[in-house]
Amino acid sequence: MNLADHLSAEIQSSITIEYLNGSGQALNRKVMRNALTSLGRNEFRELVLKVRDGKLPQNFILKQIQLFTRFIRDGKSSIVLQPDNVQLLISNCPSDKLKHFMKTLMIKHEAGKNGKPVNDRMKLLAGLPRTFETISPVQRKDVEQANEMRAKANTETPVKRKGLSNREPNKTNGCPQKRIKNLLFMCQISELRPSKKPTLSMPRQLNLSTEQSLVLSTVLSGKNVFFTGSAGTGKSFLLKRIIGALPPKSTYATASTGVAACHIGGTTLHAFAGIGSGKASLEQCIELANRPGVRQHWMSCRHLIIDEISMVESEFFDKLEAVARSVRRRDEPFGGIQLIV
Ligand SMILES: Nc1ncnc2c1ncn2[C@@H]1O[C@H](COP(=O)(O)OP(=O)(O)OP(=O)(O)O)[C@@H](O)[C@H]1O
Repeated sequence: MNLADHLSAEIQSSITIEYLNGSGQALNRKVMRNALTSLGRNEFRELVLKVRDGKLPQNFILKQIQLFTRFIRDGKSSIVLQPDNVQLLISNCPSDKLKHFMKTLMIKHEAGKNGKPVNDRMKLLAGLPRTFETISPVQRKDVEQANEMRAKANTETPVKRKGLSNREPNKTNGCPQKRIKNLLFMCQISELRPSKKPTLSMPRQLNLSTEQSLVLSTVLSGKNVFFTGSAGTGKSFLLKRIIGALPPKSTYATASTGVAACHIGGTTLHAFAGIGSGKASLEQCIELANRPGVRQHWMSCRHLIIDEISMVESEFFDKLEAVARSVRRRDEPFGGIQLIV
């Protein structure tokens, strides 16, 4: 994969498609472990999500949508398609890609709200052949349009104060001051105020230097990578972009020390490896690495990041390599795990 495709309107992830009933319970569920989801437009210029996993693609027209992005940093988000009662649960997506994708979706959807809706009758009468065109990158005018639509909605659709309408005022204990306060409180909850959606900005670009881009594209090509540089040359910055570009379930970000591990939001190399100090014999280390819980790390790991590799003892590193090959039953270096150090 080259870097131009890295932040695009397409994501590779696991997807669960849930078909909901009127009360939001899932009636039917379809799980795709490795799905490709693209954002595009159909022959009527409607916004469409195309989901495919090697079989027949499924298209979802985005009319009224709700986006849930609380766990976007963990590579998870969900999209609820309201009139159709369908929910798409996205997981195991590289977090930077997912952030870019969801932001593009949000801006394009919001910006397209002033377009005329096409009903089924108009579609039938038009008799156009089915098409799907991948969405163009977000432009400044899309963001402006989206913000205009948001501002309009903010002033036009007042909603009741969130969560306050059902609350009972506190008991007053007969204190006149408290009674006045409660009266004010009740007046406030009966007021209407406009819902406030935050202003949108352009999706974040990679903004890497030439050397940083080269390292990231080499990582994405699947090769083992060692990168270094003097203080302040952007190693930590690049490492965060690398972590954000890899699928979370199969990527382990580790460092030789706890402090360095915290810095990149990962664990220590020792905690990942589960072989203690590594001073035991190879057989014992392999036995330790085969314990439930530890073995699962080794089996699911496809990309191992080790920050501050210079602090890792060579003996321990060699042990890890041998353990990886044995536990994963693969004779390639590190049992086929891609190393980024
Ligand atoms: N591509 C970039 N775009 C914007 N800012 C960058 C970029 N690369 C690095 N920086 C900034 O440069 C500064 C130094 O970067 P960073 O801390 O990653 O360097 P480092 O090589 O890890 O340094 P050290 O070895 O001292 O830990 C940081 O403020 C970082 O945000």
